[in-house]
Amino acid sequence: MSLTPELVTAALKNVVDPNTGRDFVSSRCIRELALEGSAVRFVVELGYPANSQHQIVRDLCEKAVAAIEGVASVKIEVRSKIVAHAVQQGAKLLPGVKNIIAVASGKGGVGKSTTTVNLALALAAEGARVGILDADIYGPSQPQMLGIAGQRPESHDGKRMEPMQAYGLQAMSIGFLVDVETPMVWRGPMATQALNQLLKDTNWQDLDYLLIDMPPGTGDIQLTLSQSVPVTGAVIVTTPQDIALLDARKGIKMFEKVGVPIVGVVENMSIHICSKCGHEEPIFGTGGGEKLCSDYGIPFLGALPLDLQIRTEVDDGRPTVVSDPEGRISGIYKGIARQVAVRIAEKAKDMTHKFPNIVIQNT
Ligand SMILES: Nc1ncnc2c1ncn2[C@@H]1O[C@H](COP(=O)(O)OP(=O)(O)OP(=O)(O)O)[C@@H](O)[C@H]1O
Repeated sequence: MSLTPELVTAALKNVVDPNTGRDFVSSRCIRELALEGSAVRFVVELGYPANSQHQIVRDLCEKAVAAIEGVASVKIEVRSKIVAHAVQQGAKLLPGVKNIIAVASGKGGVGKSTTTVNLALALAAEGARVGILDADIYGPSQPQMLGIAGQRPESHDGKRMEPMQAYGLQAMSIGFLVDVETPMVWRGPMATQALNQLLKDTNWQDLDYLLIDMPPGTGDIQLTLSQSVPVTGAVIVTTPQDIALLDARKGIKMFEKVGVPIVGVVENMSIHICSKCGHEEPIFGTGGGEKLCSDYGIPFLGALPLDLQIRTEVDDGRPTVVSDPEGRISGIYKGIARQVAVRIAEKAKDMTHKFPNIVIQNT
């Protein structure tokens, strides 16, 4: 039997991407398939950033194709292409930003900012271009967490601001513009306007993902933000505590109301492991995040322990994913970030700019 592209495709149809659970053919990842005698060449194009996965994907595909009778060599290029995905109806995409991910929590202090910065760094480590907008206008913490507190953004034209840079991320926060010691006494509409300005007057440069560290709560500001900002999906952070879970439910409902899909739930401070004796203690309870997800039929993305390392590193301005990139905790953040990116990739692509203009002529 002679070697044909159909034979190669049939072999690849049996190879399942461990990150998406789908085979590479039906998920339309195989590109530029070419045969030269007994040599096979093709590209695997993933819809999510995956530097750490390229070798795994290459090995899986190579094994399947090399087993076909008559194949002498296989050359595979694995790459990622992140595209813009649809946002809630009526909202328009932001220039320079493909996908906006809102990171929210109903309750304050559950570790939303810590989770945002570590997820952003994990996505960047996988090769994506990532930004953070600190929308926590009453208590901006990203400048400190990124180790660039006290710096000021520049403007080349006196109108738009250049994003700050830290660990390969682009960042903007009200904390770069005002003295963080001064409490913000802005009322709702002013706060919303300031946030919209921060988002729209920043020269975001070619971002695959912009993570928005949302203000805690589900009041007017949060509702207006989730309506006016073109969000691809929302990640909800909660602790397993009943009160936090109750507020997380309100957050989920708020996003549902405005048509923003929930990407999933991250449970933070889920278990405490004693750094001295290794004893595990579920200080805030167990199983709450998973129960919440099963009640709403949304994905449970993973759980982070209550861990001294997470706190000290983020408070020192060197979050765990950069200070201990190969450690166990970074591994958890990276796994969650990959799931977020995979779920965003599964969403419908943004087609708004692809529709032809319809011109109605009176004859
Ligand atoms: N998993 C964790 N283990 C230990 N400490 C944590 C963990 N997650 C967050 N923290 C610490 O808890 C504190 C609050 O975290 P963070 O500022 O991220 O919460 P938040 O939900 O964004 O708060 P706010 O609602 O005020 O914006 C910080 O000092 C942070 O270092």
